[in-house]
Amino acid sequence: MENSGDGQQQQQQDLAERAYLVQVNGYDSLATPKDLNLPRPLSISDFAPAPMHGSTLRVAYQGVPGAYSEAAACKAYPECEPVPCEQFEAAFQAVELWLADRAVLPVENSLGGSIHRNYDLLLRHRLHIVGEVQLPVHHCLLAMPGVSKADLRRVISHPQALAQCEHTLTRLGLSVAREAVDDTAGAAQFIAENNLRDTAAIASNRAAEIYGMNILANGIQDDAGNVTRFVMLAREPIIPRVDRPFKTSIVFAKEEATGSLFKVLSAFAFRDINLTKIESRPQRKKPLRIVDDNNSGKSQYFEYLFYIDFEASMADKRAQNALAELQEFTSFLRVLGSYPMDVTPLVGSPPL
Ligand SMILES: O=C(O)C(=O)Cc1ccccc1
Repeated sequence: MENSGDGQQQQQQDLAERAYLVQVNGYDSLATPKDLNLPRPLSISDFAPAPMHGSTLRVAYQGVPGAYSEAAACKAYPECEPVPCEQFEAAFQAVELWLADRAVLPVENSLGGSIHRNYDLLLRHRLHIVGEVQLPVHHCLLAMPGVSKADLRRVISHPQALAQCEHTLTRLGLSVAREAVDDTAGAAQFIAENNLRDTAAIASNRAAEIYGMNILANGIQDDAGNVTRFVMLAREPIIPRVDRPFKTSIVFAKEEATGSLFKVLSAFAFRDINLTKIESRPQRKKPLRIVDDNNSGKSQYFEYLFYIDFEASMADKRAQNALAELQEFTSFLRVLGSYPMDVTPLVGSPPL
């Protein structure tokens, strides 16, 4: 990103705050969302007692309509009612308070790797991963009708979208300020509501449709195979099965003893269980508040946390034995979920 210096940082913060205010205050003076009858994003302050709702599955996501997380929710549950939320925290709480049935959370990207903040959220809450979705992400550069690339002084989007398009933007001659906001579609909405004619958003072509914007450039991600992996969260785990490919996600802190990580990995290797992800995260300086089964939290210090995804169901004896063995070499171990793998082919998926 090209932002540097206090002035630009302040500008960026102002922008983020304005975008937030526009959302919090509703759409009183702004025609677009009201006309389109879009749902207002939930915020934490909305959480009064949960109303009853019908049988449609309600899926909470962070962002506004047109966000990639909304597309992920609809890929996982085509008949669902997506529920926009201002923050991830609000999406988690929506499920915990029965306002929604599922939350959708982006956890890793083919270019940038794991989204650690979102993994932290998984530990701070007691929701279970019940599914995953891999979504090819096709970014567009959106501006108000009549605005050309030469008019642009600024490009705004979710930090991941900005990072994923950095080289292409430069190649398009757009060496203008980049500014981060909470979600891609929120960036488009902000520009449309304020009729900003010097600012473009990186967002989906669905966001262009919803907010009445023009697509100045299509497919601007640096990596043509740009894929984001989302997980679906629920209050209760699903019953693991062995009649279809399952994945299990765990997080653990290893014992201090020499060789304990090797022993952890061998527990999987000896049982021929394939790992699809292993990642360590230094945690030394920051205590982590972990919520247990009774939803009571306590702060704990760990040197490192390790995240592993492996290709087996918790109904599979091999996985059960591997985890039983792991307990000997770990000071903390949590199964985040055991869920069906997304095996849909990525090639040929329609662009978002
Ligand atoms: O901002 C969005 O639309 C999201 O859903 C988060 C995101 C941002 C960039 C790539 C994938 C997901």
